[in-house]
Amino acid sequence: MSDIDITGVKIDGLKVACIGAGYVGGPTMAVIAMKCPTVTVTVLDISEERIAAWNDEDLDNLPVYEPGLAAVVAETRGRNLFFSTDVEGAVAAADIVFVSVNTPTKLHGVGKGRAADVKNLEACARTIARVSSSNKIIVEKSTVPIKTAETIRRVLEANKRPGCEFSVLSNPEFLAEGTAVDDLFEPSRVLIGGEDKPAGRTAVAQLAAVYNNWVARERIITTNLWSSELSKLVANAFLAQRISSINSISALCERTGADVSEVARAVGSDHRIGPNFLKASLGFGGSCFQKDILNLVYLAERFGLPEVAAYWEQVIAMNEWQKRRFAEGMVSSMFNSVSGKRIALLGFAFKKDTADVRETAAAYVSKFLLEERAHLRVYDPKVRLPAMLSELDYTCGVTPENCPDLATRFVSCASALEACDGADALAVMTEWDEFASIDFEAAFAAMRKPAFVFDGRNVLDHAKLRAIGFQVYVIGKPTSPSATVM
Ligand SMILES: NC(=O)c1ccc[n+]([C@@H]2O[C@H](COP(=O)([O-])OP(=O)(O)OC[C@H]3O[C@@H](n4cnc5c(N)ncnc54)[C@H](O)[C@@H]3O)[C@@H](O)[C@H]2O)c1
Ligand SMILES: O=c1ccn([C@@H]2O[C@H](COP(=O)(O)OP(=O)(O)O[C@H]3O[C@H](CO)[C@@H](O)[C@H](O)[C@H]3O)[C@@H](O)[C@H]2O)c(=O)[nH]1
Repeated sequence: MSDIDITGVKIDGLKVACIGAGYVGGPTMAVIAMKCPTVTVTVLDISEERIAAWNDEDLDNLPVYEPGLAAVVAETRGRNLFFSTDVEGAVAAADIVFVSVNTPTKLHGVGKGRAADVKNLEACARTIARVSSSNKIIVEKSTVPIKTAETIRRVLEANKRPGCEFSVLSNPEFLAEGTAVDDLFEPSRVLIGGEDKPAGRTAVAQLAAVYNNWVARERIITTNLWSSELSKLVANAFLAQRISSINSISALCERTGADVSEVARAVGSDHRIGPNFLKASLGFGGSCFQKDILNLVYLAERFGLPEVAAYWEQVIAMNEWQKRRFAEGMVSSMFNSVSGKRIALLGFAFKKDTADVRETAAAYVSKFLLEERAHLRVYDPKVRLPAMLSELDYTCGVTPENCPDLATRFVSCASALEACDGADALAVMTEWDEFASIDFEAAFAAMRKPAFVFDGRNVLDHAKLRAIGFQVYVIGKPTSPSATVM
């Protein structure tokens, strides 16, 4: 499928619909609308609240926080970008329908805890078949198990109106949160998978022509459907594997006096290895890595490859261990008890420049410390208390019912200094840039002594903190001589 010719393929006047107005659907479609002003793009969702937020006049209220996104929406919304709950109407009118719905890990039944649930995609396929009276290209944008395009194709075929033809494409999204707009403006590659038949090749060419409005042709990779679906899972597995690899080495560094940043630099300078995704941390989070690797593990098992499954499962096991190791290290450093102690958690988002808290390591650490009876005071520049509590409940099972005094032991603060007031320790959960410029002298003065710093992101000036008087512990770095080994 590498020889798709897109010369002369027109996109003017195309109508694009996208089902799913989330972290992917919203930004992706906004950028398509910006880069292709002659294409009309309608983003759809069943959630009225989400659509209302996308339509909010105040761009600070968009449902997704991404640097640069508000400007893109400001330029396009109402021109050729629309947000609506009229799924049926917009799909019926569209030439191309993207499906960008959530595909969470199954919580019940066959494949529970591992397989991705594609019920939302199936529901979309049924809707598309029911309301369509013209031919359409259906684009699988969600991350899915390999062979999902076949499921969609069969549901469409079984339910379509006579004379209506559909081509199903796979076009996985590789944007990372916090850099979504830049990633969409300049993607490393766009991947399009299709059927190697005339209609499939025509559909691939049509979608490639849309992207080619701003992405160079050589960056648009065309493959068969299954390579495309699988490549998305594999890309995430490889990225997460690098983090688990460096995190495993961070533990060895702490025991030996090596410094994980120096090791990462030395190793990553080899051009065959490369420097990216080698930052040791308290563990990766986000809605994708764990879900997609578990999905890969499940697929390997289902296809009778237990060794392959075990290999990739270890990436998750190492991440779980790293989160636990960090939390346990905090408790053991603070004289084996944090009961009744105040701990300032700086950051709650799973990474900087996003308000997303899905699978954030901060929630795991919070649960651990709450079980140890600590009092947590949390500050995140973008995440509000309800989102923190909802993630604590959804992913970690911490609720007011099973966690005594949750309302008083898990408090959100308006600033880092407020969180540090009277605290025994501060711990960096998220690498927000602003944490480097906290007034640490003031924080130290306001904290109980000895005052501890646990840097789970390796972003603070540790020499300066030690000079102020803090006991400093950093992932993957030797501890100060006066401190116990983490
Ligand atoms: N978040 C990311 O950074 C990212 C990046 C690349 C790929 N992905 C993948 O993209 C997909 C979407 O992820 P997301 O983070 O945007 O999810 P999300 O939860 O933010 O958004 C999904 C939206 O789909 C809507 N939806 C679900 N079923 C629907 C239906 N039947 N009709 C109409 N709307 C429906 C939901 O209401 C929700 O608003 C997932 O498969 C994910 O793995 C995510
Ligand atoms: O060197 C690193 C790099 C990242 N992280 C952590 O890893 C997690 C994931 O980060 P990142 O990959 O930057 O963000 P995501 O938005 O989850 O993006 C990933 O998942 C998306 C959803 O599938 C893909 O589209 C992206 O390509 C892929 O990078 C975060 O907790 C980061 O803090 C580290 O700990 N060390």
